[in-house]
Amino acid sequence: MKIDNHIDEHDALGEDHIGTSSNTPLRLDAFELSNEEKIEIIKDDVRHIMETLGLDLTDDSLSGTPNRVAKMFVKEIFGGLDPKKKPSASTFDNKYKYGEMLVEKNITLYSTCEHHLLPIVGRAHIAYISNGTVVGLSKMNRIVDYYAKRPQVQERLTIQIVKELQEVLNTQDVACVIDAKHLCVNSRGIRDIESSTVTSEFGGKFKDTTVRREFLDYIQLDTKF
Ligand SMILES: Nc1nc2c(ncn2[C@@H]2O[C@H](COP(=O)(O)OP(=O)(O)OP(=O)(O)O)[C@@H](O)[C@H]2O)c(=O)[nH]1
Ligand SMILES: [Zn+2]
Repeated sequence: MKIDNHIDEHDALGEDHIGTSSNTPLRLDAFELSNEEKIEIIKDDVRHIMETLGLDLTDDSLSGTPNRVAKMFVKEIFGGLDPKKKPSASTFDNKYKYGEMLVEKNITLYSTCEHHLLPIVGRAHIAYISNGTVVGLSKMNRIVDYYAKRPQVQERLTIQIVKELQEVLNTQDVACVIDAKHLCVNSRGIRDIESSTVTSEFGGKFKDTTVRREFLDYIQLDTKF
C-alpha cells in the first residue's frame, strides 16, 4: 500500500488503516484528481444535496452556491489536503544562543470537525526550546493553518503540529496546546455554547512538570476567543 505523491512525510498510509497514527486518513487515490477536477465533482454533489433538500437552484441567490462551496472546500477550508500548500518553514541558526523557551501564543485557529463538517474555532499555543535552530515566527502560525485546513479531530491536529515542528526544528522539545470551540457541540446536538475543548501535546523537555508549567503560565488558558 503506497502512494507516490503522499501528503507529507508523516503520512505513511498503512498506519492509518490500523488506527494507530496521527496521519490524516486518506484514500489510496487521494491525489489522482486535480483541484479543478475535484471542484467540478463537488459542485455536482452540492447541487444534488441542495436539490434533495427541495431548494430551487434557479433562484439567483442559490444558483452560484454549488460552485462557491466546491471552491471553498478545495481551495480554502480543506486546502491543507493539498501537499503543495505545505508551508516551507525557514529556519536559522540560533546565533544569539537564546536558551529559554520561545512561545508563540494565541494563534488563530479555524478548522473543520471531521465528524460533522462544522467549524472548529479557537487558539493554538506553541512553545519550543531551540536545539541550535530557530524558526521564523510566522511559520508556526502557517503550520497551524496548514494542518487546520483539513477535516480534523482536535487531538490529531495537536499532534500533527507538534510532529511537524519537531522535524523542522530537529528537536523533541516542542509543545502545543489548543483551546477551541466545536460548533457541532455549541450550535447543534447538545447545543452547549459555553464549552470548549483543550488538547495538548508535550514533547521532550516539556514532559518535565516545571518546564510544562512555565509554558502554561505564559499562555494563561483563560483566553477568550
Ligand atoms: N474526540 C473528539 N470528538 C469530537 C471532535 N469533534 C467532534 N467530536 C465528537 O464526535 C462525536 C460524534 O458522535 P456521534 O454520536 O457519532 O454523532 P452525533 O449523533 O451527531 O452526536 P452528538 O454531537 O452528541 O449529537 C460527538 O460526540 C462530537 O462531539 C474532536 O475533535 N475530538
Ligand atoms: Zn463535530
